[in-house]
Amino acid sequence: MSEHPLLERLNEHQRAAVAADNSAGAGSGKTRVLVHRIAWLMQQRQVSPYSILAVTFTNKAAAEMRGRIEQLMGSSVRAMWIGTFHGLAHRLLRAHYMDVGLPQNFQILDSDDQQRLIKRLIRSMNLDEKRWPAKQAQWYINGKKDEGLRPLHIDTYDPTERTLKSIYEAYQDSCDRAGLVDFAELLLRAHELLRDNRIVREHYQKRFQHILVDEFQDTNDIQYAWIRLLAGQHNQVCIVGDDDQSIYGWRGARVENIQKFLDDFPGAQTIRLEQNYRSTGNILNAANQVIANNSDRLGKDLWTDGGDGEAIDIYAAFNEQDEARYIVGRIEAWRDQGNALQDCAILYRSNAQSRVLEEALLHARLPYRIYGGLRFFERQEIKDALAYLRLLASRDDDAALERVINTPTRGIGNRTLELIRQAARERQLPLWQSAQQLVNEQVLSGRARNAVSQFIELIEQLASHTLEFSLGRQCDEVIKQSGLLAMYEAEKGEKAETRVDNLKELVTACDNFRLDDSEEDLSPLNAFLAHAALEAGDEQADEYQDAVQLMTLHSAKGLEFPLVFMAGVEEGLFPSQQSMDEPGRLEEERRLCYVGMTRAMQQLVITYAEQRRIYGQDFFHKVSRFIGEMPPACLNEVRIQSKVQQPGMSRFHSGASHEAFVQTGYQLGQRVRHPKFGEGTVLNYEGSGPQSRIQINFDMAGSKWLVVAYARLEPC
Ligand SMILES: Nc1ncnc2c1ncn2[C@@H]1O[C@H](COP(=O)(O)OP(=O)(O)OP(=O)(O)O)[C@@H](O)[C@H]1O
Ligand SMILES: [Mg+2]
Repeated sequence: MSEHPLLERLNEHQRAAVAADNSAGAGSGKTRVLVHRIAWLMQQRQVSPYSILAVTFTNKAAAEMRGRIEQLMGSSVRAMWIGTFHGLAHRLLRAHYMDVGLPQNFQILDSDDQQRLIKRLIRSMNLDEKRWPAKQAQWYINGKKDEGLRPLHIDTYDPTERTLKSIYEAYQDSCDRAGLVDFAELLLRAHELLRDNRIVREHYQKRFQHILVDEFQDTNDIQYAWIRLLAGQHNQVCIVGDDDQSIYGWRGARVENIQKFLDDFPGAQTIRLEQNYRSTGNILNAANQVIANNSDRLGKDLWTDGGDGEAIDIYAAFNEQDEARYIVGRIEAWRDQGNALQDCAILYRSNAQSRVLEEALLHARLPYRIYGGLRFFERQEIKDALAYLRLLASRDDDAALERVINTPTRGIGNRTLELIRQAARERQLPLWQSAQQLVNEQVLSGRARNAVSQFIELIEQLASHTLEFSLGRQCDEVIKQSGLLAMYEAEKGEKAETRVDNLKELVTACDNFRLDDSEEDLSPLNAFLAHAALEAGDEQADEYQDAVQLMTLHSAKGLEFPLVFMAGVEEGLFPSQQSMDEPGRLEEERRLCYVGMTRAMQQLVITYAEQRRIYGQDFFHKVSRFIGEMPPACLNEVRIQSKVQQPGMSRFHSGASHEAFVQTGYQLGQRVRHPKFGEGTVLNYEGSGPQSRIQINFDMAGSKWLVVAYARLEPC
């Protein structure tokens, strides 16, 4: 077998895995095995791409996988289904919308819209919003859907759960009326389709003779059930996964699915891959040591036959500004050595951390791209524009209508809206139709009636007028005619400017949008809307521009970069505050740390800040226990060039900040305001008394040394 060219660049375990099924460590070539197995099936076993279904964790991974296979095969593999569980479910539902009772132009409800909708329902049910927060109900509903449960399956006497169940019921009715499908519903409905419709099930079982799933440790119940249904009795299923990288337990993923798979598919053969081809010895050793603190592992140790490489750099920052400044400095140095920006990634625990990093990158004029989180398509102004487009695609989309009926304000107040909602509930109609009826029946007062009928006219007119337009022109027309653009243009400040830019960017995104092969059944508008909901932001920046990659640790799964920064590695942030009291969750955080570390190929840089401002509040965090779990021999504590630095002493533990205060009246890390340069952060000092100088990193003006006596600084 080893002569075969497809198998040449694999080790012996990987070769066995290509030809058989598997579980293995980070960077041991699992994804590579899947790709080679697909190519091998087609070349050696003459399997048609039409008979192959490959499931990846992100859209980015799916696109990469398709590219790699096409490269290996030297031809296009259009007929193959490759995608995420959600993407594939969407495709199934589109193909069988009638079988599942959905309108042809059903729309996807993202998690933010879902929460808004639930909130409105809670209000309309006259429940106390404090007692019944929308977020909790959303959590409950999605959790039930992930377990495959509809309200009718929930039998409970617990009064709390009974209320949640009734919210679930009202929510589902309202989605069904409006032709809306949330993320969990995509999976559940596709599962019900396969389970309950024998003809459809048998069709796909016959078709997908080979099913391959990457990142299997993060599948949830419904996804597992899907695979079982599609596998039927005869199809071959090949899964790869790593129990140490299971990081979606909080969203219902079950690492036990790996074991369950072995029980449910008795012929399955397990192959373990422990040789790592990605990272240096230092990075691997440190990652192995960290994960060794978890109990309940299948247990493995990764090794490499490459060298130890550089030590892991640890930088202790005064605060988040200093942290961002340090990271940007390192990236500039990296670029100046002739490296590509896209080869370095900044990973963080929570999306809220990205803003400061983004500002520092902007200031240094380093292009960057954000994956996942704070995504382009999730921004307020973009969602407003998308809601108009959604209404053009489907008038029954209640969530879209609620969002824009009075944005920009057009005199449709809450009272009017409540009347429309009430009529919709009583008559079991979507809001749009209920609004139309109220206008016709002359129920609304004169002013309200005018306003509502003008809104209806606006949408109808936009729809007919832009029917023949290209998507880009349609979008341009929508943001102008709806008044959205003018509304944001009239707002003041930098934020408003960004919003206007974003709206224009949306027009560009529409212009550049091309239908995928698998989407020929959709109109360009519907395809674009689905793309916006499912792929949110994956392609926000210019694909071809060399840019630093920013993402949460969660979205970094499966990826690799020569230079990786992990920012904010502090107790309370990573591990997160909520996870610290629960051993199970703490272990999941530790796996997340393991995932983050094993993304790095050559150099890993870990940073933490002594003081951090989050949502306007200052926190003083200790260094994360995860850093303490790494072997000191693999670490290098970076020290800034500072006169206060005592040789051999770590900056923080030397009391430098306090010392600075005694000498200059300012603490390191303190925020100050200067009459000309604006606000900034004290980074360093030299000398003492009035003659002393301090270094301040100004938010706008950059870093400067000033003499304390003349600087006219004010604390802020
Ligand atoms: N036999 C091999 N020879 C050379 N390079 C390899 C080999 N196997 C894997 N690699 C390389 O090692 C890196 C990691 O491989 P891959 O991404 O497939 O690992 P993985 O197990 O899927 O990792 P993760 O758990 O992070 O998803 C890739 O750059 C891949 O090309
Ligand atoms: Mg992988």
